[in-house]
Amino acid sequence: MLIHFSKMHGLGNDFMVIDNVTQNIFLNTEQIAALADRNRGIGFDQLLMVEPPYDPDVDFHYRIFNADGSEVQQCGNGARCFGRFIRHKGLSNKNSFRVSTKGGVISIELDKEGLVRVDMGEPVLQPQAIPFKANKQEITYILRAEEQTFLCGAVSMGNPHCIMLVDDVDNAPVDQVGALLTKHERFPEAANIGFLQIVSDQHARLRVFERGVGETQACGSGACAAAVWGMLQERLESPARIELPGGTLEISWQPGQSVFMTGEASHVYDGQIVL
Ligand SMILES: N[C@H](CCC[C@H](N)C(=O)O)C(=O)O
Repeated sequence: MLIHFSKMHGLGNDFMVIDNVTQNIFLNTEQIAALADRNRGIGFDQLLMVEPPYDPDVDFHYRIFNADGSEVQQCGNGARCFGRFIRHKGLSNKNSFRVSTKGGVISIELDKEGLVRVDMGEPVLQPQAIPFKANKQEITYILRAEEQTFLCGAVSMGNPHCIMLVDDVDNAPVDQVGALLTKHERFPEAANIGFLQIVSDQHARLRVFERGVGETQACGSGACAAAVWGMLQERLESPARIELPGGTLEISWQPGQSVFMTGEASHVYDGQIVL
């Protein structure tokens, strides 16, 4: 099977992007994990598949697979690259697209300065819908693991996020605590673990241990979830600059409305591989 693909990244969160509108590629979990391998495969955090729409009022369908092969509901950095890819491949000459994902419909807009703005939909805070085990909805929950106690927020952007405050992201125990909490039994579908340092009322720093990957250089849905949690606690105001190791995203949100994420999307190369 010959696969044409593009290698892209959103602030260093990197992707293999496959046009499954003009191709008809099926990859199983093992094949995706092998392609994700940075020594023996293409190497990526997520595989993104562009598919024809299943619904007349969207332009495309968007499937997302983590490096471990698991299919997930949302990928914010991937959405910006998805929009850039559509134009790069000439799959549409529009500048804005409605795209369905497992986690709901998002809107992607390419702006004149080369940035990409995504309407990520409304954040989900109701525990059962995240999903997160809790007796009632709170802004902050107490999680216990291995004799440690963590104060965390739980927010879904279509995919589940657990966020905690830290004094200094550079010294946050991302690998150790991320690995401990990503599969916490209160997150039945696992979770992305965000470590958030508030710098000012419109600026924060964030590192994310991603479900199915580990720490990435940036996590778009994680930046959205962390910004929402910061705004709910009135520690952040909208719009907020969320600074990740790979770069900065602008996140805007008002309660009851969609979260908007604006940032770069980069094309690295086009390639092909025979499986
Ligand atoms: N690891 C995430 C999917 C990718 C999210 C991230 N790359 C983004 O930019 O939102 C999950 O399992 O929910």
